Amino acid sequence: MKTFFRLIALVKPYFWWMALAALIGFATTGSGIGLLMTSAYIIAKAALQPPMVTLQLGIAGVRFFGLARGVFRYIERLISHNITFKILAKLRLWFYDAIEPLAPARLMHFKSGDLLQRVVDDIQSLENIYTRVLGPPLTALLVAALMWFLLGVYSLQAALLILCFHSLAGIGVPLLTRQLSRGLSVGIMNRKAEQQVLALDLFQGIGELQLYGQLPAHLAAMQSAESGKLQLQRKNAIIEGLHESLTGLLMNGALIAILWALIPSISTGVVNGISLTVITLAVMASFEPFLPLPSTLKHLEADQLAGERLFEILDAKPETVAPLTPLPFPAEHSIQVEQLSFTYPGSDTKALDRLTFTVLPGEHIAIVGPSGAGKSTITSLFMRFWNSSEGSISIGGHNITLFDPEELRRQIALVSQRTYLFAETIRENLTLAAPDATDDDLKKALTAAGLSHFTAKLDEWCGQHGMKLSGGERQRIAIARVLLQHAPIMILDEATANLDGVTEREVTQTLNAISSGKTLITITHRLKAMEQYDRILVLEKGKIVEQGLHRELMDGNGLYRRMWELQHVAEMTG
Ligand SMILES: Nc1ncnc2c1ncn2[C@@H]1O[C@H](COP(=O)(O)OP(=O)(O)OP(=O)(O)O)[C@@H](O)[C@H]1O
Repeated sequence: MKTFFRLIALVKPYFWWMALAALIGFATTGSGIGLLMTSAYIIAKAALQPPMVTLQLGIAGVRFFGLARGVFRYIERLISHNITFKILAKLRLWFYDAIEPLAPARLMHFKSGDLLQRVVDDIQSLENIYTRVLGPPLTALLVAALMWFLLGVYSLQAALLILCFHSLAGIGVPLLTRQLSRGLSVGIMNRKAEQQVLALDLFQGIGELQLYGQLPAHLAAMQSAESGKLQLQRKNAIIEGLHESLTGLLMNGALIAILWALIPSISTGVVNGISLTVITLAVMASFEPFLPLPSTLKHLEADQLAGERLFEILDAKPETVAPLTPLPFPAEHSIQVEQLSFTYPGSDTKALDRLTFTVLPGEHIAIVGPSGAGKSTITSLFMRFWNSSEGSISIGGHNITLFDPEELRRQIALVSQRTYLFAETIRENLTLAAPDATDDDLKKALTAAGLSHFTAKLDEWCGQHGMKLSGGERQRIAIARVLLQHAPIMILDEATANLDGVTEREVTQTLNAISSGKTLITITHRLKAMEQYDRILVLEKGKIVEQGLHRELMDGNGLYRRMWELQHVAEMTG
């Protein structure tokens, strides 16, 4: 129930619009009932062959209710769709706002297909919270109250009978169908989530699946998820048919009961034949708003689940929050890392263990070490994707937690091993780093990054994940982004690791050119052109085990020299 009230709180700003839509929904159904009643009145009265003039009121009624029903239905749809789109927009923005600070630390537990389902299907299901969950019961209640009142004028017994039948149709049938379909909506939703995850894995990993002969097994898993979903949907359709039949049965039962209660009143003159005909059709029409009620409970169940899944994201505490009054980023940007330790949640070994080092403005340092030594963890802490458990990183003498994380990320340009390119144009992939950049700026950055042949292709599509570009070109786009960012500090985290020897050399040259005058931290496990660095820190199992210039480290007999010899012997023999 808590989730339901939180969802209601979300749509609270539209309360008056929803009340208006419910009222107009009631007017629509009321007009339908009025139309049937006045039609019945004309037919019954005409059978007695009265003078034409006595039918005029009925004819005017038919015209009025006939027109009113259409007009009210249109206005009601207009308002409820307007509410729905407003809710949808609000939910999407709210979800994106909530998800942004969670990346990447809090999102790594979610599969991307699952996140996709939350943003598409769950939100889509919540957009109907008014039209399918809140609106129908309100309309049904108003119509039922009108009928109780109408019948009460003739007979208390008839009013009580219709109250019983309405209660059965409005409460009994929905509860019964809910009981029968318990878990179905949740099951269908889970199957859909499973399908999304499998589909996304198929699109992204089709190469690997083919390579290892796992494509048939993956397709079979997708097929099984689909047939599982279909089975549940079939069951759902049968239950839906059942509730419609039950409501129809109750409507006919109500009709017989009301006739049974009112026919004796004809002899006493309380009800005449014409009124009885009118009442009969009104009773039938009054069941129309009860038809969607069983689905209301099902939608409520689905919305509760969708709400829980979305609140799970919303309630997750972001790893990094901006301070209330962030410090401006200092002009002097020497870096001081002091006793920095970090352990990933759920891990019992320290990824970083009491690191201490400084980087002066304009200095170029390299952090090297074997795989798993903790090199990339340093990048994550610098970018504040994670927060350190102990120790600190300071820039210009201020702990980086005092800066706005967004500003910090603007001031530290990062080129990592894998550059993500959006399935957009070259221009859009570049302006990500500088939304206000002119075409001239983009062309200059592309030329400096060694992509002068791309300057005429700003509007060219990069393909899914930048598939239309080579690995080297993708890294050069990342370099162009860094150039556009104009950040004083650069971190290159295995920026050339995925490139072939020739491209690696070319990209490294470009990187050297653009990093001149900037503070540079290069993270790598490949010891190439190490003479250029002012200092090299050697990391092993989260600790700095050696540091110095290339030649000093080569003079020693430590890990650095062993790594260097291993790599260069391997290269010579390879
Ligand atoms: N998200 C994570 N959750 C738990 N442990 C992690 C996570 N990311 C990294 N680790 C662990 O932390 C340690 C340091 O990882 P890190 O990625 O910083 O090493 P690295 O030196 O950059 O390695 P490589 O050169 O292979 O990229 C490793 O033992 C790794 O398994």
